[in-house]
Amino acid sequence: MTSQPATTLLILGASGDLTRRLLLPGIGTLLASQPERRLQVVGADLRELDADDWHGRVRDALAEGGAGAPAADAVLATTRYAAGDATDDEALRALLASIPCDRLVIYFALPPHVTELVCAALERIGVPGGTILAIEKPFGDSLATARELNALVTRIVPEERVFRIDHMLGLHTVLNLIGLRFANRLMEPVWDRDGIERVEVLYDETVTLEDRAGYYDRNGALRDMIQSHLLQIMAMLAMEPIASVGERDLRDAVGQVLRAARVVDPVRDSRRGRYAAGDIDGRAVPDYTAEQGVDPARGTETIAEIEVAIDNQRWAGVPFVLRSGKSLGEVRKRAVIHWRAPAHVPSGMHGRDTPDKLVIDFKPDGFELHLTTNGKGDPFTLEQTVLRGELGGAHLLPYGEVLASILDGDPRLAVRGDAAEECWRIVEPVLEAWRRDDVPMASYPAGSTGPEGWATS
Ligand SMILES: O=C1O[C@H](COP(=O)(O)O)[C@@H](O)[C@H](O)[C@H]1O
Repeated sequence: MTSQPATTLLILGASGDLTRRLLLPGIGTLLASQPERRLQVVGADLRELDADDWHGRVRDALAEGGAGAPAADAVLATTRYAAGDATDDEALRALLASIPCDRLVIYFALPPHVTELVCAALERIGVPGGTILAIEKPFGDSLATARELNALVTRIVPEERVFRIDHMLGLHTVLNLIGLRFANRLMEPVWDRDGIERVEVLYDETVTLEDRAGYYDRNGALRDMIQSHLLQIMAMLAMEPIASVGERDLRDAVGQVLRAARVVDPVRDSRRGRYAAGDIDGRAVPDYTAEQGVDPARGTETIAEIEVAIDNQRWAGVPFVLRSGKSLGEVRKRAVIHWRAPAHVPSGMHGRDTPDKLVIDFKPDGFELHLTTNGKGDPFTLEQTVLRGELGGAHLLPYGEVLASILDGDPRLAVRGDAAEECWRIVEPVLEAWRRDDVPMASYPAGSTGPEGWATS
């Protein structure tokens, strides 16, 4: 690491919420565990920020991430903020010229349409050799715009230097799916349609809008969580065995699953809902449409669920249910693998009524294997035993992990262009059905388990 050349991280959209809440603390967590990294952080945005304000933001976020001196001091000594319009060729050229560095990472913490405008300007003016483009989600806002953006960015730099950010790929529990599945004799032989009945990927959050109405109200749960993160997690759960964890093997396997995935009947296989006034842990939450910054006419959903079919030999007939919602009563960020019932339980054994399952908790990390065993007392009754464990320890926050891979130029934790397009292809029929109002908008009180009748694991 010490031999690594200094890198400049140019953050476009630096005055925004994502930079403050996730990106800068991610740098903090990275420097906390790898203080030898040499990093200059330049923030840029339309909004005017004075130097003290920017320094304060960077200082607080580095501390929040756990960076200590001298690593934090080194960043604070060189960081600066530039106000300007990065969609304007001359302003962007001047900004790039003011950053003499060995390696440049341009981080787009911007909405997709602004990212596209900045990329168009970069194509016209050019970027220094070796530049990496790191692009926040959503990557485009439809299949068509994702295709256009892919074509545009790969005219600026080659695909291996385009990092489409998905911080779930930095979650060590998600990465651990590779070890869990492929480094054990136990799992893989039953990891298919013969062993598994149904798979759920759930991302239930208690958080509400967190002052992000400007972003969230335009996107909703399907675009915000399922189109990006949950489909990536699904691909890690469903991919074929890989020969290596090399970039090509890993991302080819992800792409292969996504290409085989579809929502068979978008009306039957999707659900949406929106929270109404309620209470979460004693905190009163208003109806979503009464939240500041929300436009009720948009009809944005705050919970979404889709059932995905993977049309290949391993998974034919096994539903993958992906669901995510906000303002729920309980945090559940997990994958649940429901095993099939055994072909035959010895006659004379009784009492078994719960199917076996494997629960993989992404946050907080852990797993539970629910197994049927002989019960207490009468030795021929059956009951469930739960084996619990952790899936290795994270040493970085997911954003730190993702940033480390960007700074190292290792695209394994980033979404490849074809995968980004496939994810849009999978959800677009659902978005169309919802636009036509073919799927009703359910309601659920904030703090509840979700709309009535929605299955939960
Ligand atoms: O990308 C996003 O992720 C968060 C959930 O991720 P976590 O790391 O906080 O568990 C979600 O709240 C947010 O709406 C979404 O944009």
